[in-house]
Formats: sequence, structure tokens, C-alpha cells
Amino acid sequence: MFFDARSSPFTLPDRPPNCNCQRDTTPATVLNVTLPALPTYHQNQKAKARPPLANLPKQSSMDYTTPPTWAAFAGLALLAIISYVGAVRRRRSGRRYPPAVGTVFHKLYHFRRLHDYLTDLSRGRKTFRLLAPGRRLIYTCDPAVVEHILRANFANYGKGAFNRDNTGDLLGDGIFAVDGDRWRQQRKIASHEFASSAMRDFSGAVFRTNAAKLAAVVAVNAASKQPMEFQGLLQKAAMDTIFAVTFGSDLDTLGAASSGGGGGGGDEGSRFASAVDDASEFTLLRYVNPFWKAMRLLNVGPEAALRERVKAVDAFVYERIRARSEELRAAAAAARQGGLPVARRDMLSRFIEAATTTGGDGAATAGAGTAAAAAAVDHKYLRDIVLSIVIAGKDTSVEALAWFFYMACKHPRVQERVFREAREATGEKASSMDEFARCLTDEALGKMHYLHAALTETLRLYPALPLNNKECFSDDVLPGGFSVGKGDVVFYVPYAMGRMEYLWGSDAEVFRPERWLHDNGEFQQESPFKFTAFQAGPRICLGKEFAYRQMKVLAAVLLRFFVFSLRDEEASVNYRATITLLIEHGLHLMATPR
Ligand code: HEM
Repeated sequence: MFFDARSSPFTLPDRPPNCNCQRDTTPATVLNVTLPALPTYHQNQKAKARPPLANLPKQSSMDYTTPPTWAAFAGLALLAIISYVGAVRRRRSGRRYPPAVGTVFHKLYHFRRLHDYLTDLSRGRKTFRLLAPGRRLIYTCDPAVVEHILRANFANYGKGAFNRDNTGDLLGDGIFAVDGDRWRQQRKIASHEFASSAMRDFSGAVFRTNAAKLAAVVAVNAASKQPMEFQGLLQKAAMDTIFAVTFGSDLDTLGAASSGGGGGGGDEGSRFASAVDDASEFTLLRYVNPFWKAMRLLNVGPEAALRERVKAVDAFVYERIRARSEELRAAAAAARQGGLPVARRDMLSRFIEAATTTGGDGAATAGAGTAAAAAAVDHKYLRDIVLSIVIAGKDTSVEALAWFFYMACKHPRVQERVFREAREATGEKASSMDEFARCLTDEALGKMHYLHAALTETLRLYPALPLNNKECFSDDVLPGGFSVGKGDVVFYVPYAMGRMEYLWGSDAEVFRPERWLHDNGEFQQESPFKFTAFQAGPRICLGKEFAYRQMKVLAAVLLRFFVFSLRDEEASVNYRATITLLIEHGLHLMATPR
């Protein structure tokens, strides 16, 4: 049986129902370091009632009010020791580090509302530190610092050993986890693929097919007037899409959903997807659990569960690689006998070819050397590369879309505007869902500025990767004068950045797509160092355009034919603390045909 994160020693017990216990809010001050006060019930209620926030769901500390006393004591003790040692060292070196406002144990305490915890801390100061044994953890919402680490001094910041250690079991040597030549090689091959017109055409067709399939599933729910778990459906659509693009085969999890669930690829795909979700959650836990290495050694708790999930993920991916390698080998042998040359357009085949025919320099020639490639490619390396792309494509755009539909239900005017825009952009010719999806060419999508703005506004408030970091490779000074040492980790916090009044003005926490539109109605970009949902600089998201096209096709088809509403307007919607920003317990919607 899989380990249940919610009963792990690192998950805080929920507050008992009817408990109205209050907490001491006096900030603990140790050696000039001020700990954030934990909010009382009344403070939480007040915070909930604040006008701008009424617009947004917010994680409540009340869900986690039973403090693990060991974590609090450990935090205070660590704070005292590190602060003392740090103060002595600083006096000697003359360096200035960002103010310390808590410890890694506070992060652990707030794990299930981690992003809101960091947001609260960021309101007071753009750059700060959380104390941890061994290295400094620096957090920033300052665009100047973000630009420094992501672009200006790119060579000095990377994934580093810290991230490699934490993510290695899941991501291996995939593009997300590596630096230097291994990164450059994968980046070159993958950007070549993403930019190619063959991939654009292929992915566009896959988006349209799957959007029409999803709309058909929604139509069934709408006809029966039954609520549906919409995030799950989006996940199936995204899984089918990224599978088709990466592996060139159709998992048809959506088909299984429309035919009542059971069946072949659908079940297998769902099991794979949930193993990846769990593995991602346990991987994130390593960032806040100082004992994870010991637990891995002993194979206990979340580490035992992570190992089990990674095994399930590996079995699934290796089977695809093996099957494709065999297929390419057979096709190449047939081509030698005078058959047609192989012309697979999926990423796996392209990586198999590129990894051998070019020595990895990215300029692969389709079909050439396929048999040798299939035989010689390192399956572990391929697993790492393609799993990274699947993880990137499976979760991110789905989660952005789920939050977008949540916002669209909270703001019905958004649905109306997208409906009108979609009809205008396609010339209002189509009548069926299939036909309409086919009209969503890249040219039509390019005209949909309002939808682009509404999706971007969603990502500002609900960035699919809410927290990101880089390791510092040699001592440095950040813009503003704070020092960073070799081995320190600098986190930038897209979730918090999207909510800062000092970046977006007094309506920072209000969902307002219009902030992205020029007076003439056209979409206007922001600095990627301020709107950091896709990262920035040389490692900016490779799938950004891919993601926007996919999200726009799905949103346009669904909003053209249905009006969506929440099953329960009053229910709060929160995120689950994984590497991405999954909606916990799903998104339950009703759809009405237009
Ligand atoms: C709304 C959707 C998406 C968001 C918000 C997003 C965001 C990001 C972010 C923040 C990174 C940097 C990660 C890091 O270095 O730690 C990244 C990298 C990347 N993304 Fe996306 N992504 C999205 C969709 C996609 C899709 C659909 C794909 C592929 C199909 C993709 C492929 C990649 C790849 C390959 C990288 C690694 C780039 C590198 O390290 O050079 N992304 N993305």
C-alpha cells in the first residue's frame, strides 16, 4: 500500500472541529532575530475579511494550528545557535546578509500552507533568510535580485548539488535537474524540437483533438446535470496530450473517462499520473525535512513511499522506451529492405535519434542511423529526459487551467468575454465542437488577446511552479548589497511576487485580466523578472508557447459551448503542497450548455 502523506510524521494534524484555542502571538526574539508571530483565530478571520483578499481563496493557518512542539523548540534552538555563530562570523568578515525571519523548522511547520507563509514574510521585506543547518536559504521577491541570479550572473547560479540531491531520485539527469554541458545539450535538442514547424503542427492537431474529446465528456456531465471533478478531467486531457507529443501514442485516458472509467490505457495512465504526483509531493518534502537522508537510508516514512512511487514511474517509462526502441529498430530494418523511411515526430524518437546520430549536438536528422540509435541509447538518460518533459507538460498547464476555470467561475464576466472573443476570432462559422476546435488555428489563437491576458493573470496569482531556487556557485553580492556565499541557495517566489503590492499596486491580490491589456486591447508583456511564472533568462521555460497554445485551445472550446459554475460557491479551494500548485481535493464544477 502506498504511504499516506497526510498521516506522515511531517504532516501536521488538522485542528479538531470546534476547537477555539488561541495561540500566544508574542513574537519570539532571539539574538535580534524576530520570529513571525503565529496568527490568532481573530487575525485569520480579519485577514479573510480584507476586501482585496475576498477575491482570492487563501490558505488558512487555522487548518494547521496544532503546533509540533519539537519543531518549535528545534527551530528556536537552531535559531539561537546559528544566529550566534553567524553574528560572530559576520563581525569578522564585514559582510551583510539578508535579515533572518525564521528557520527551516517554521517552513516545516507551515508546510501545507507553505506559499502563503512565504507570502506573509515577503510583505515586510523583499529579501530575507530562513535559518537552516549547513547553508543559508535566501528568499526574494525583488525583481533586481531575480534578474541577477537568472540572467546577469547566470553562470554563478544553477541547480547545484542542493537541488540535484533533493530531486535526483525523481528527475535524475533530466533538463530540470542539471547544469553545464548536460543542460546545454538537452536544451539545444529540445528547443530545436519545440521550435520546429513539424512539432507545432503535430502538437496543434493533438491539442484540438483532445479539446474536442474533453468537451464531449463535459457535454455528458452537462446533459445529466451532474457535477464533475474538472481538474481530474483536465489532467486526463493534458496527460493524453503530452503523451502523444512525447511518446507518439494515444493513452486515451479521456476516452476511458467518457466510457465510464475502466479500460486499458486510461487506468494505466491514471496510475502513472498519480505515482508522479505523489513522487513530486515527497520530493518537495525533502526541501523542508532536514532528516530525509537518514530516512532514505532507513527506507522509512516519506522516503520509503518516494522509492515505491519512483519504481512505478520508472516501470511505466522504461516500457515505453523499450517499445519505441524496438519499433525504430524494426522500421529501420524494413527501410533497409526498401520500405518507407521512418518519420516519427514524437520527442522520444527525436531524442533517440539526436542522442546518437549527432553525438548530442542537437542537429538530428530524422530517420538517419535509427537502428544504431535504438540499440545504443542509454535508457536511463532517455528516461530522465522524457520524464522531465512529461512532468513539465503534464502538470503545469493543467494546474494553470484549473485555477483559470476557478477564477472564471468566481468572475462570470470573464467567461462571457472569452466566449465572444472565441467566436469572433474563428469567424463564428463552426457549429459542432469538433468543427470549432479545428478552426482554432495558430492565427485564430493569436487574435485572442483577452484570453491570453486572463490566463496570464491566473498565472500571476497561481503560478504553476510557485517556488523556485538557484544554488550560488561562488561568493557574490546581490543588487542591494546583501552577500551570498558559495553553496547558499537563493529562492525566488513567484506565488508571493504575484501578490506583492510593491510590485503590482494596491489591487495586487485582485484578479483583473485587464491589467495585461494595452488601451488598444492587445496583450502587453511584463518584465519576466517581475512576472516569474515561466522563469526568465537562458533557462526560461521551453514550453511557454506550447503551454499557451494548449491552454487557449482547451479554454476556447469549453467556454464557447458551456457556462461553468462551482458546485459549491462557499467551499474553499486550496492548493496541495507539491512541486506544482495542484488544487487539493480537485475542482468540482457544474457545466451548462450555451
Ligand atoms: C503554464 C504552464 C507552464 C509553466 C508555468 C512553466 C514554468 C516553467 C518554469 C518556472 C521553469 C523553470 C524550472 C526550473 O528551472 O526550475 C520551466 C522550465 C521548463 N519547462 Fe515549463 N512551464 C509550463 C509548461 C511547460 C510545458 C507544457 C512544457 C513542455 C511540454 C514545459 C517544458 C519546460 C522545460 C523543458 C523546462 C526546462 C528549461 C531549462 O531548464 O532549460 N513547460 N517551466
